Amino acid sequence: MQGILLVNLGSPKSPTAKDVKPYLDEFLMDERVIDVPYLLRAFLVRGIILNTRPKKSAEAYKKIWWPEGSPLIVISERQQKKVQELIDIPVALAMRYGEPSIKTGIEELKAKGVSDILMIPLYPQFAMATTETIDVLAKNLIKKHFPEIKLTSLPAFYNKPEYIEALAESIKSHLEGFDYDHLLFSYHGVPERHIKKSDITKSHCQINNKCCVTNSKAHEFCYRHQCLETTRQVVEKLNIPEGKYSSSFQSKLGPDKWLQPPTDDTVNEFPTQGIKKLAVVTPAFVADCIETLEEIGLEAHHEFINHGGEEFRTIPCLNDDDLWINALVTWIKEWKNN
Ligand SMILES: C=CC1=C(C)c2cc3[nH]c(cc4nc(cc5[nH]c(cc1n2)c(C)c5CCC(=O)O)C(CCC(=O)O)=C4C)c(C)c3C=C
Ligand SMILES: [Fe+2]
Ligand SMILES: [Fe+2]
Repeated sequence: MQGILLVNLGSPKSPTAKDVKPYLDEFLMDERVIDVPYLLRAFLVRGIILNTRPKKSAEAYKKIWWPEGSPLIVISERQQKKVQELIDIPVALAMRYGEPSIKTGIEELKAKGVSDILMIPLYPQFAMATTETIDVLAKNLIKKHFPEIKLTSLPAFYNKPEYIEALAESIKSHLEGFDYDHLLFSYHGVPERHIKKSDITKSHCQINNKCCVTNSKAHEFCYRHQCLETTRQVVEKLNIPEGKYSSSFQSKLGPDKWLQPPTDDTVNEFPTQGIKKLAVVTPAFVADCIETLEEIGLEAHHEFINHGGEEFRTIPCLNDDDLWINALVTWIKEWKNN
């Protein structure tokens, strides 16, 4: 029997430093997230970051936590439930870090008689720190514990018409009645080194204005290209003119050079450029989470107003929007019928 495994990132069990610490340890000790040799990674994560970050992150999580739990988990559960209502094969949910784990998700499907799984990493754009780490872990688990199960992973869907349509429609409806000066597409950042490491040609990616818009097979795994392409296709669909939108990258951690420009500086500089009414959309996330609700919805909003901005509107993630759920169902049916 066929079955579906939806996979997102995961959240701490509660918004307390005690629960944030093991979550961050598992997350940041992943060699595809902090991609340095093990001993250096252990020193950076366990010797430095985990001394202060859990308390700071817990405070941020507390501000956005829902009575039912972490927004990321609660929304992912709603997505799983809605997809399940529209599909006649089992649909399970898993998280790359924390619970429910990918192993638990596969076990759940196996217990229902599934031997052929379509795994959907819930990230529109490919990145080593997201899609790839899910693919690698799931493949290893299958090899070790479930050799009888066939696993297929859905590639990044940053340019699939159904995703672009759902995103464009959501932006349109949330901008209704808002006479905005600028629409910012804020994507989660990654160190520039990750982009170079994922370049399968080892010669294409220069991280400049040319490489990401010049045709190349490197784009299949280029996070920067895929982000810029999502923006391009959405603004084309919505007829948003050049100059009225831009893309930026948020959430920098550590001293490395991350993708440019950073969302925080970009937002803070807007008012001096005459941009007083700002809308922000976060297309690297399909479920609202700490990065969208706190970093953009609270922090960036506050800073924009402090720097002279007048109105700030955060566009929610696709969450359990019907068009987005239908997009997932369309891709599942395509796989099912092949
Ligand atoms: C080196 C650090 C990090 C990289 C690289 C990174 C890439 C990356 N992350 C997401 C999606 C999410 N990240 C989230 C939280 C989060 N991310 C990092 C660090 C890196 N992410 C940290 C330390 C945290 C925890 C929060 C904090 O302390 O600031 C989340 C939200 C989780 C939640 O519980 O709400 C998501 C989702 C992407 C898409 C990405 C690369 C493309
Ligand atoms: Fe992250
Ligand atoms: Fe590129």
